[in-house]
Amino acid sequence: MTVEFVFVGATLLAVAIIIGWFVSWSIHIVSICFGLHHLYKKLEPMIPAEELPGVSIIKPLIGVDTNLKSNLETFFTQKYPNYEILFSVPDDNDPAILVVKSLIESYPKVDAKLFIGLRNVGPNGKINNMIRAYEAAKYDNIVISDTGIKMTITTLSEMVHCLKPDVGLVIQMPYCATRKGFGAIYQQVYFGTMQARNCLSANAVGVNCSTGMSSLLRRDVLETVGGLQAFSKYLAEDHFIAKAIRSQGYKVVLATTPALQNSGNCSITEFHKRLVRWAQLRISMLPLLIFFEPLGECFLLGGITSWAANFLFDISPLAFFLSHLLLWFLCDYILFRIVENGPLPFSKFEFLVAWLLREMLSPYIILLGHLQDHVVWRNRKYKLKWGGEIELKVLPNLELVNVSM
Ligand SMILES: CCCCCCCC/C=C\CCCCCCCC(=O)N[C@@H](CO)[C@H](O)/C=C/CCCCCCCCCCCCC
Ligand SMILES: O=c1ccn([C@@H]2O[C@H](COP(=O)(O)OP(=O)(O)O[C@H]3OC[C@@H](O)[C@H](O)[C@H]3O)[C@@H](O)[C@H]2O)c(=O)[nH]1
Repeated sequence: MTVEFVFVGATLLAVAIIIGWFVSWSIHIVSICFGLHHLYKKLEPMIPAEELPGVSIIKPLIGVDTNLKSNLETFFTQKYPNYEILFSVPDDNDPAILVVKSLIESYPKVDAKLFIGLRNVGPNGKINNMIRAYEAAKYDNIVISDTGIKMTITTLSEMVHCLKPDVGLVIQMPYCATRKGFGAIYQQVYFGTMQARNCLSANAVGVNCSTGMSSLLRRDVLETVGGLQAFSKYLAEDHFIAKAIRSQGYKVVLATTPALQNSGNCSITEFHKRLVRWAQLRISMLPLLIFFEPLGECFLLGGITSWAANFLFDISPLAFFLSHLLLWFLCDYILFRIVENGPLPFSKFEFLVAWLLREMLSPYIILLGHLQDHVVWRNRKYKLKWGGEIELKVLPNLELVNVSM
């Protein structure tokens, strides 16, 4: 009786694993098809210049890196008739001030302003940094663009092109500009494979997978859900803004070009800290992912499905696992080429090493996300609660001086 019970249980488990395995492959296929169809597609008809709406670009900055100046410069050279750039820094000691001031001097014809000092509207440091610029924005279309983002001259017009009347938020899928060093390759492979797969497939089927690195939103829609400051109680304000905009009946769509992260800091250690922070956010906001996210990882899924295929169909586990690995690698390689819109910008060997490293380390990153009881983001430390709300644990000294209500 007990043996029969164990056998039925194991059979059901194996069947569930095989179904999960097919779901994972459908995510690969959907992301490749959607990526091919959507990314870099020619936008027609182009909106005539005189009809393009005004846009306020908010750039929340903290500190400098070696690429900051050249990245920010790309915002001054947009092929777009009607926009302003609103930079903000948390305090008057921030080294980014010098960089911004020198660019404003070099481009006197571009409408650009700098806001120094936070306004404390809640725990989220990014929102506190942006809020004054947001309130001063003169246009109703707002781009929020993180410090390390670089634009091509047409990025702004491409994003605006996607802002149809039924769209409340346009997000650029996170990707990277090509930079030197293995750390840069590792990041580029992460964003061009695992992140792109989930982001593209989620957007293809209407699942909220929004990141706030580079996004364009309608201020009137955001105001109906409380404005920017309403999201300061969350750390993942990007996810909750997208959710609120969708709840108003507006679409959230992907821009046709990805966001080019081009920070001068390509350290793998720093990148891992960021991935752990993101994993913590996902765990707290979407607890179902505690179970599903590891199952979407190549090695773990390959391992358990090899057992299931052996149990159900007597297939050699080693042959199954190696075939699974090879197919997964090929799908990721194809997807990477689609996201990159061209050949690999580094050697195939480097791609393979970076891919293997990422795949092998991802369970460890997820585990770290489970083990840490607080979140560190820039110079702030937070306690993250179930549901995604945060409590500030450590406020940097500088802010105590500069906080104004
Ligand atoms: C049985 C196998 C099922 C496999 C399911 C795979 C589930 C994959 C789960 C998670 C991976 C998401 C990785 C996306 C990276 C998000 C980066 C991030 O954390 N960003 C935060 C900071 O900017 C942001 O606040 C968080 C956003 C939440 C993202 C939620 C993602 C859900 C994606 C689900 C994709 C499934 C698509 C299904 C399509 C058929
Ligand atoms: O305390 C802070 C933290 C961050 N920021 C700004 O916020 C932007 C994003 O910061 P980082 O580059 O450190 O972080 P990430 O790339 O991880 O951010 C991403 O994930 C977390 C989300 O909440 C962000 O919206 C998203 O952009 C930068 O422009 C940074 O200058 C602040 O202004 N204050």
